[in-house]
Amino acid sequence: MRSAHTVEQVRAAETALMARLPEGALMQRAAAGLAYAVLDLLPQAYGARVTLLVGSGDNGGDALYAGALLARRGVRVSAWLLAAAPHRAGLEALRRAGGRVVEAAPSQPQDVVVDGIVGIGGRPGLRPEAVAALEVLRGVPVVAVDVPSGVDVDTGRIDGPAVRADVTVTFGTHKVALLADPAAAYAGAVHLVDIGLDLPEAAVESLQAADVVALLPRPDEHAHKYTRGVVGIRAGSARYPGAGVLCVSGAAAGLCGMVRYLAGARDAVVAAHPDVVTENGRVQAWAVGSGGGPDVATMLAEARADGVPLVVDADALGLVDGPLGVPAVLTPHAGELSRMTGAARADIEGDPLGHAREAAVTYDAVVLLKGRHTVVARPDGNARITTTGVAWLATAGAGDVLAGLIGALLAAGLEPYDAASVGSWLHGAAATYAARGGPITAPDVARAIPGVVRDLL
Ligand SMILES: NC(=O)C1=CN([C@@H]2O[C@H](COP(=O)(O)OP(=O)(O)OC[C@H]3O[C@@H](n4cnc5c(N)ncnc54)[C@H](OP(=O)(O)O)[C@@H]3O)[C@@H](O)[C@H]2O)[C@@H](O)CC1
Ligand SMILES: [K+]
Repeated sequence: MRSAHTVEQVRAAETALMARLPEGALMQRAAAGLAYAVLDLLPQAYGARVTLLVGSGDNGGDALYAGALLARRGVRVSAWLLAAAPHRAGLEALRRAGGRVVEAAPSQPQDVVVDGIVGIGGRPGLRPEAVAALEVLRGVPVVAVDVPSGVDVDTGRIDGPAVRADVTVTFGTHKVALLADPAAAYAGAVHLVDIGLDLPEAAVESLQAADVVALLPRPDEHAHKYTRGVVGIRAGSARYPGAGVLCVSGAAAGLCGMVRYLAGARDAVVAAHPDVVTENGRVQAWAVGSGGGPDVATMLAEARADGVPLVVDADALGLVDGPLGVPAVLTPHAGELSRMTGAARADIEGDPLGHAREAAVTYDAVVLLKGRHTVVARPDGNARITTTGVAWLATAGAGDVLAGLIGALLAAGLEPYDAASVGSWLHGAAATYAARGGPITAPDVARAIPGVVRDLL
């Protein structure tokens, strides 16, 4: 699991650890990890040129100490001080190691810029002198210290200018802004340096392959199709058969025992999936999705009446105006959530984590808000952020596949929070697997799911 802690949690853990360690030890650990990450980007240390952008706090201190380590390896390090009183001991260490202080951009081309402007103590946005310095150094690879300066660390919002990093070297734990968009898109590749913090459980996390393996339902030797779970699909219609076929393709990827299809695209569904049953009968979960046309209200009402867990997607989301009274996963994209809650789409895109959490409370359901980094939020405030996937996944019908897949995981017995986050992870991984760097369609994503599961297991 990749965990993201709040600034307050990091501060508390830092205080506790610092009380047991010699002064400056934590910063030395951080600086060493940072220096190694910078060295990784340099073809060779000797003669390379690195500029440090240094603010007034300990974030700048990390940059200065890392700069001292780099200077000892032969790197020509320039510290561009953006605050009147930078970290004193760090500055002294840099000077002793042969680094120099500059008041403008160095005239020679630089190999790396280290963003030590602000870290977890910063307010969102950048001051004009930082903006100007970044402008002069535009095009040089940026390594951000702890977080890209300017982002809102605890929410992932961007409320002004912010650093766009190629690599972020973060200390002790991930920060929320390193997982949650839009800020996460400013972080580049994130490298975590363990500095020994003892942290509480995190409210925001990101599943990794091993977590998905641990959560995946799999048949035991006595399994039969009913014990593995039956998922019912209500999506598609005579007019929109494709939505039904795609939703079933996600449900029939092998993660539950059987798929029942009860909507208006029966012939198309059976032609594409001869394994699907079209008689009414018991199911352990429903997915009510897109393409239902005028029948969507009946489809949702009938599924709800069964009292089993429910995935609500696409058109059916427009009918949700409060808690559904059954365990549910709602799967809107920003436009659909905007229509549900009345919040502006741009506001949702600017703070997907906050809006998903709020909607989870409003609807007393797990809310899966689709995006580059999909957010899965629970009413208690916990959230999982999906980091698998590729931009090619933004294709028609991909959401139908996801709704069916989550339905199958619910039918197999996963809790809604796990079903949604595991489904989202698999969906993203299947897209990456199918795409191999090129374009994909929704059926490609569904077809790739069993292969992803096989490789995981
Ligand atoms: N926690 C840990 O475990 C460890 C933490 N470590 C490191 O410490 C970092 C946190 O250091 P920190 O607390 O000194 O705060 P930090 O972010 O450097 O700067 C805050 C100062 O900047 C200013 N300022 C504010 N907003 C601004 C803006 N938008 N633009 C410009 N300036 C702005 C404001 O001062 P002002 O100028 O307003 O007087 C404020 O006082 C952390 O991220 C990590 O790198 C590691 O060394 C080891 C372990
Ligand atoms: K920074």
